[in-house]
Amino acid sequence: MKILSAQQIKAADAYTIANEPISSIDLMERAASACAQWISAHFSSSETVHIFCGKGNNGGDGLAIARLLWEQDYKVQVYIVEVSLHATDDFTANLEKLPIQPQYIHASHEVPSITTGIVVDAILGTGLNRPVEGWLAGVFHHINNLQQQIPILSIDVPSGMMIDSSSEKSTCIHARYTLSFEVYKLGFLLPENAERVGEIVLLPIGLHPEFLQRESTPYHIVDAAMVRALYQPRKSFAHKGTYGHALLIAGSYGKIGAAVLSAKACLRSGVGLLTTYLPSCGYNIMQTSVPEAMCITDPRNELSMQFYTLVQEKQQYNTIGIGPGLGTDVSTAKGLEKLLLQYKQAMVIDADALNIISQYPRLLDQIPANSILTPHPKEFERLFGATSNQFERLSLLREKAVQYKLYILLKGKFSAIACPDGVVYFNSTGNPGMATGGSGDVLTGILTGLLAQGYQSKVAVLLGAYIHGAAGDAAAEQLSQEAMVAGDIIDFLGEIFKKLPN
Ligand SMILES: NC(=O)C1=CN([C@@H]2O[C@H](COP(=O)(O)OP(=O)(O)OC[C@H]3O[C@@H](n4cnc5c(N)ncnc54)[C@H](O)[C@@H]3O)[C@@H](O)[C@H]2O)[C@@H](O)CC1
Ligand SMILES: Nc1ncnc2c1ncn2[C@@H]1O[C@H](COP(=O)(O)OP(=O)(O)O)[C@@H](O)[C@H]1O
Ligand SMILES: [K+]
Repeated sequence: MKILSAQQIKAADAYTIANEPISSIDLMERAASACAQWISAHFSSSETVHIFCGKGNNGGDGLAIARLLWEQDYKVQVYIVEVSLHATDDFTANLEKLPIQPQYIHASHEVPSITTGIVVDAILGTGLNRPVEGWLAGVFHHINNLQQQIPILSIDVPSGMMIDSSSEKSTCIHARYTLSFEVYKLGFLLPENAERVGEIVLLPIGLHPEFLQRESTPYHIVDAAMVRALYQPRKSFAHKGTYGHALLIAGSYGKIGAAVLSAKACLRSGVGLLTTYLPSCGYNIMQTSVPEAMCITDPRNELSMQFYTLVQEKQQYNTIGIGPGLGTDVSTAKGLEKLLLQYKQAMVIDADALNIISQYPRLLDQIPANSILTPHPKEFERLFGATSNQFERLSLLREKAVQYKLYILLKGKFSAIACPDGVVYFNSTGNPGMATGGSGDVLTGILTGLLAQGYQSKVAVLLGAYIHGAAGDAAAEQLSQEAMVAGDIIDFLGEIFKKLPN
């Protein structure tokens, strides 16, 4: 699914109006009725609905929602917040059709104290062009300070939030739900807006499919339809050689669990053969807990230069996954450097392997093209430096993926996957139950397994991120977010693979 900028959404609007064709006021009516329907499906008509409207088209939506709910016997109060002198035509047309008398608000103290019902925020939408400050900021504070039991529903965008750039400094409505039209907005996907957006509900409003299809954007959402198209079912005459041989280099004394989790996830992702390369202390643990994996050990407790010779001698590996629980010992760093000089196929690099690369940045140039890096935000910062906000971090992510010809998956909710062509995909699966030690090791295993069995890097990273999150969602559904652990993600992979064939 494409993510459009404010400018593109405006163009989509205009294209729909011209080519469906539909009048602008009827398109607004369609958007408002989608919102009114959602509200009536979720809140009883005994609730009073307090609707705050600006004077742009977001406010116009609010007025139309007010009328539609009033017609369904909701008690409705409308407050027109005088954000500007100018009102749009569609706002004015809907004001004329409003069956009740609105109250006008010119100052923060004029906001009524609301003790029951629900609040609808239709003050500012995608037309926000500067930070909200002054008395309007006071109005927003007042609304945000309403008692917790009063849900705030923002229409299209929480008022005060920019969708294409950072608005950390703008005062913003904190919504419990954002009822947004047709497409995700970039700002919804970045952690800086998490407290503002609340739960996102996307409502289709019939924007012209031709426009959506032909418009290009660097930002996309990875959804179920996309991964179903990427998934390749196994061939009936396949043998274990068909699905590749992966080498997983992981673990150090006290962190063999990371290697075990990665190995299990790699095997449960369909790899043909897996060899793990571990420090000697990991041998018994791996052979006992993952008998399907072959095991080569380094004589030391840290992985050393030996993994250089290993790879040099045994080029049969289709890919290498390196990093989980690895440690950053100097001998390991030397080994990694030699590995990068020798091994030229796309690989998966995670955790301490990334930390080593941050310590020796010259190694960045040695990473094979199309490799997949999976930093969490701290590892990303160590690798590429700090940025002043998350939109800038996203630009840096794209820049580095292009510069080094890598797939870089920046982990978190809506993990951002930047590709060597500068396109960014945001993963839509996963939940806070996955914020638990080892979840990232599982991801590395999945990606290594997919890459080894022949998926191209781009497909492996999109498919892998999606099924990792989806298996986490299935685990949380069954066990709760609190009680699930990283190993449970592996246990639910099968359930997700079963749903992939078209
Ligand atoms: N295709 C779509 O997505 C559709 C969008 N519609 C609605 O139209 C909205 C966009 O409407 P508009 O472009 O009129 O924009 P807004 O409704 O966001 O209002 C913009 C107005 O607010 C003023 N303003 C901007 N920043 C301000 C600030 N910080 N303080 C005070 N005033 C400020 C501007 O000068 C302008 O007058 C969308 O968010 C959506 O709700 C729907 O009506 C129909 C279809
Ligand atoms: N709140 C969340 N929503 C969605 N996914 C999450 C959330 N928290 C963590 N995850 C996912 O879990 C994984 C955690 O990885 P990481 O931080 O490397 O953990 P570890 O180092 O413990 O293995 C990432 O893939 C991340 O996207
Ligand atoms: K709004």
